[in-house]
Amino acid sequence: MAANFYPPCPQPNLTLGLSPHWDNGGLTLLVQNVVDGLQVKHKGRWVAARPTRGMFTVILGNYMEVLSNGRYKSVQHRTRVNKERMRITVAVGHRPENDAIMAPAHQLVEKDGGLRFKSLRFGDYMKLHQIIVSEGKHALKTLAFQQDTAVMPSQSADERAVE
Ligand SMILES: O=C(O)CCC(=O)C(=O)O
Ligand SMILES: [Fe+2]
Repeated sequence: MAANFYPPCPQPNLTLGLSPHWDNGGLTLLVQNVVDGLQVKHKGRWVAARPTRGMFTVILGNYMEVLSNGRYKSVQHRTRVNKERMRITVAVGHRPENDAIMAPAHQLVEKDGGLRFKSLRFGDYMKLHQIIVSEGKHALKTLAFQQDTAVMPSQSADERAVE
């Protein structure tokens, strides 16, 4: 769980509350104190994800995109700060154990006719993620197979594991 406190900022256009990122787990449930700030990347543009009183905002993360073999997209998001009002959010993230294998569900792979992501231990993914993110890249780009190199689900998990 993470609690985020964004104090009012006299020059909100000069800074961000949180830099653009993708969440790592499956789902993040977010409670917001009904002050705008969250933005999601949609078709190349930042779009406000406005809070509604009494509702959770649900953010899909990288684990969900891999598990769903790419059907559900992990959303890039960031936060802005507000000139007059403080903003408080509480984010509860689901993430698997480090020893869990992060891999597409085989039922979907069969239906989709191919594996869209390499599989690896979630703990190893988190280590890899640190390096990739420090280079300013999206971790799933590294795990994704190119369309022409996709392997079939009959391949064993060991063969598929990232070195
Ligand atoms: O504070 C927010 O609106 C977003 C928080 C967030 O993205 C996170 O904790 O990963
Ligand atoms: Fe986030």
